[in-house]
Amino acid sequence: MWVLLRGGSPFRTLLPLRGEWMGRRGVPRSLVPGPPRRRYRKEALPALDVPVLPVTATDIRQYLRTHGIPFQDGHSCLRAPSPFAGASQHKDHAGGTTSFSLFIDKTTGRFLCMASLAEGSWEDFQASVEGRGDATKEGVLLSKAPEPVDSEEVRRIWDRAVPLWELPDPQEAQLARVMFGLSKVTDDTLKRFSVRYLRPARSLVFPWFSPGGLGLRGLKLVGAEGQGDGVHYVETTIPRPGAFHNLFGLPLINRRDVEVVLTSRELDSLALNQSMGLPTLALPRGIACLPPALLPYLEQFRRIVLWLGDDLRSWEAAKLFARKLNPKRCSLVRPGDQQPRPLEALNQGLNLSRILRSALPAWHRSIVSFRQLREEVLGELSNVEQAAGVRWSRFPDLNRLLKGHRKGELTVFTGPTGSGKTTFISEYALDLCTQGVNTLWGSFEISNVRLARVMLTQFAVGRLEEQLDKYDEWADRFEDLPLYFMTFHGQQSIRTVIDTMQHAVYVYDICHVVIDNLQFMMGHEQLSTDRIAAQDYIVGAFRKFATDNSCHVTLVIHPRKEDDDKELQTASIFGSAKASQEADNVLILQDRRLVTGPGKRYLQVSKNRFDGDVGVFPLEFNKSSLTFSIPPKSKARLKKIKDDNGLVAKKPSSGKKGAVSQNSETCLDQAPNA
Ligand SMILES: Nc1ncnc2c1ncn2[C@@H]1O[C@H](COP(=O)(O)OP(=O)(O)OP(=O)(O)O)[C@@H](O)[C@H]1O
Repeated sequence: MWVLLRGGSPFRTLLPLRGEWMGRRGVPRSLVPGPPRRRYRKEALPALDVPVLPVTATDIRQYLRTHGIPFQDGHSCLRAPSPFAGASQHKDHAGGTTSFSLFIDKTTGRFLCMASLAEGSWEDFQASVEGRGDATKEGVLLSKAPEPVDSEEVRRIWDRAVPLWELPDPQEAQLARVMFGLSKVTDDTLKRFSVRYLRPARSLVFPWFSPGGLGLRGLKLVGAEGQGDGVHYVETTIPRPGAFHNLFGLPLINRRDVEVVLTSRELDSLALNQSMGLPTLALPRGIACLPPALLPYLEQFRRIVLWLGDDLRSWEAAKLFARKLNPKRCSLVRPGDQQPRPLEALNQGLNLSRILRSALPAWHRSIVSFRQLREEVLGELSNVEQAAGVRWSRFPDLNRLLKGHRKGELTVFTGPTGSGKTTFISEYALDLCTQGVNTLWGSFEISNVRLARVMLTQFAVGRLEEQLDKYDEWADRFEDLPLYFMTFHGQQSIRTVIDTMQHAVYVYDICHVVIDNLQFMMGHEQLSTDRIAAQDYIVGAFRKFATDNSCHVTLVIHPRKEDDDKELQTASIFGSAKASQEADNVLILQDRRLVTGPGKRYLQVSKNRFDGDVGVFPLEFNKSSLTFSIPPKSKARLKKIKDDNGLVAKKPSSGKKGAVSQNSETCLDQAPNA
């Protein structure tokens, strides 16, 4: 897990919350070096800086021109001669020589020297060009990439793994091939990609070689578990996922290759390469993200086909990645019955070359006709569940009303002061994050340490104070979540916040931003008209951000001051009606006691642009786990109400049966899914 730090340094730096711990799930203990098992690593991960002043491609070009540095304009990077490469080092990853070995990311200004592997921020580069301070030295120092602390472990696992065809027991080899769907993948292909098999872990081992073949930087182990009729793959990487930047297949790429197919799994790359003979690369973390650190390695390709998988999430990821890669050179394979992922296509005997030829250009003009949209509409209609977004695992009632959490939407959340808004929204976001929704938190009111503590308690569903011996275990798992925090505290300008969000979307493929709460961006305007205008502007900015970046924004807004004994409604959100108009969803945490009995709160969905279903459901607060999710066995009542004017009556229905809505259309008694 990473935290955006802001301190005296000229950079806001993204750093791990508490060093980096080695998680070893999936790898047998016997393969983990003896105690101490866990080590604290300070510099193992690349330092990713967020410049205080965002840089644009125009700024970078201007700077290079002013300093007489020649450059070539690439797809996502600018290429220039590297001050960090000695003349003898001018070799690219494919072993060819090149004099323009410095790649500068057009969006962030971060650089990577392919010859020496030096990397740094745009400020580092400027300082080095201007010969300021230690910067040149710093760049050179960075180039001497530290030997990874795990190298011993990586080597040890690699040495114990064997090629599949060398397994002494043919039955075992056969079983492994079946489990991984490799029946049609030849030994030659496995050999070419240096894939091995680790018998004790029953896992395939995919190596990560340093560019230029200078040794082993890491490994990915993929284990297969039977799940019903299908197989579920479990991945373990060394180093851990955040630092695992292997583009699998890179050593096989020739520097003259101009086309490549990107896949989300190593196994798919094997299948594609074998049947098409095409250059293919597998992304290190599948559809979860495309780290910008990989972009320089993809610069040489004039055409990139993304064939990531067979579901809507893969399709959405492909569209997002294409933006980063420059959509003009990208084509996307659309998931469909006759277009499964490459390994399945090979196993089903489908024509892979036909599927590749049907890839659609990612580039959209501003005006499209229905002809261009019809396939996309069909995709949504035939995958209704997936089109509804990621479903909560802890809040079945939210699924019932909102259907899911979708990209690009704006959710406004309000509730009385101290009613538990932060606590609820923390669990709501955590739930999605545990399902792979990359999440960025902007907690302006409470410190990140406190927020992380609440979240960790919710994650463990219990008080960790009383079981400190389990702390590391939970913290290790928590740390692997795709969860990031901004370190802003107190008042912040909306520009700075949006810039940081933009950066996080680019670098970490964030798809959910939580802002708690909007009032911290409103400045100190005294007049209420100024305040309302300021809020409208801010809501508009978040709305635009959500749409432009296909990123969900959940915005906490305080309510206006109202009578304590009145229920809140959409109109109770502070400010003008802009917030509720712009929002796709409006959620209200009601803390009126709708039912006799202490501690009852209700969540009201009072706007739902996706399909219009609105309603309320009870939330039971559990003080020890700080959770609101309903324990699986208890019964909940869900009411559908007609519209937002229909306020929930305070009159309790008989006893435990729950609340009744004055305007209620339907009143369902239902048990939530466990
Ligand atoms: N339903 C509940 N019953 C009792 N205590 C609760 C409940 N929900 C939250 N709390 C506790 O109340 C405190 C305040 O909760 P929280 O910070 O989430 O409220 P909030 O609505 O975000 O507050 P604010 O209006 O100041 O932003 C926390 O200590 C939390 O554990």
